[in-house]
Amino acid sequence: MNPVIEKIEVMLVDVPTVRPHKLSMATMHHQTLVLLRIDSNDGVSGWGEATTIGGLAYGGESPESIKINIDTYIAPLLTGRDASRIAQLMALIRSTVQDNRFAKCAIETALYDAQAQRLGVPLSELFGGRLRDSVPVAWTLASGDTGRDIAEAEKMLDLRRHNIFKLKIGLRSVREDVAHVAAIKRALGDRASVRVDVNQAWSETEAMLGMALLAQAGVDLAEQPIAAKNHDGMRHLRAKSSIPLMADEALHGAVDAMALARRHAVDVFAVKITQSGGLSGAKQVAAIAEAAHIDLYGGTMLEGAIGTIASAQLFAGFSTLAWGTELFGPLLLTEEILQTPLVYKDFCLQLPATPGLGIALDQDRLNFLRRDKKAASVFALS
Ligand SMILES: O=C(O)C[C@H]1C=CC(=O)O1
Ligand SMILES: [Mn+2]
Repeated sequence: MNPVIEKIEVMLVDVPTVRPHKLSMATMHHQTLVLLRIDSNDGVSGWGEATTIGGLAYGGESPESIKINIDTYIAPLLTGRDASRIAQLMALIRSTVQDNRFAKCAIETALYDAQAQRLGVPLSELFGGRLRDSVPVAWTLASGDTGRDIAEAEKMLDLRRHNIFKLKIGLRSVREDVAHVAAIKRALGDRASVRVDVNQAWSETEAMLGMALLAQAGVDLAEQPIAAKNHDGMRHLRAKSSIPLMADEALHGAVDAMALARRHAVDVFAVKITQSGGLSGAKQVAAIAEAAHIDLYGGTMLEGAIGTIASAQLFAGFSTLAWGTELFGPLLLTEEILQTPLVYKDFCLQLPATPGLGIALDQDRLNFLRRDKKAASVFALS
């Protein structure tokens, strides 16, 4: 008997961050995890995640819009259908739902998680298998304070948790930002790789100056310095820069990947399963990168454990992962939602060998943290 989808539930879970996380478009004091569970009549449940950053500041889908769009348009399409026919289900969604990449990612991840559990294999095996059982993980320094960032980096090096640091810049002037970055690089020296993410904050001329100064400061790579849609600008910058240029916000799936590759606009792709519309979309992006001799980096939308380990299951099979990953999302959060936390050691995230995503949610904790349950308990008390 084929498994039939009975229920699709989306929950919003607000979790404070361990410190303010300052990006050029938003300062995060908490993260809203968008978690999704699909239950089928064979008793198997699959989990997916559609978490984004800063409400609507980063992308066109907010946590609330993701939930309402899944509840209203996607869940009714899938309920009552065969949960094991994933390609058919995703094609059905694509035929009636435009865009909504994060929502599609959560659905596809949950379907694959459940199917991998049924087959008794890790999720990675449904995407061609693993080349590695752990992935290197960068940490983002984004406190906004140079001294605090250096102390944080030193602590991460001591713990052997991270030796790759991505610095968030773009809020101050180019020269002020580069002075901040250069001080951190001087303090860490060859013990760490230092990179920057400008999150589109620079104009082309600012970026021209910024890239040159960053190269002098010993920075290894610059991520999305200018507007995502400015592919020609990225091509110009790349041609002039002595450090590699990485696309992030510019990359929403295979069509963007192809356009960037055709133009020789960037050196590296930050592949994100959410922005790619799911694991399959992210795999297509990686294939285009490989064919075009573009390096790969495993990106994050600062997801919690579900999106993080789903990404790792896919990235573990990428033929090369030259710039490692930034799958540190759960470490930025003050609450644990797993029965057993993900394992970070020796500068890497370890992949579980158990079926599906290989994680077990702490249901009590999750029920306590859910926004709707919180609202209900506050209401009951008043
Ligand atoms: O890359 C981004 O733009 C988003 C995210 C990833 C790490 C981080 O600190 O922010
Ligand atoms: Mn980025």
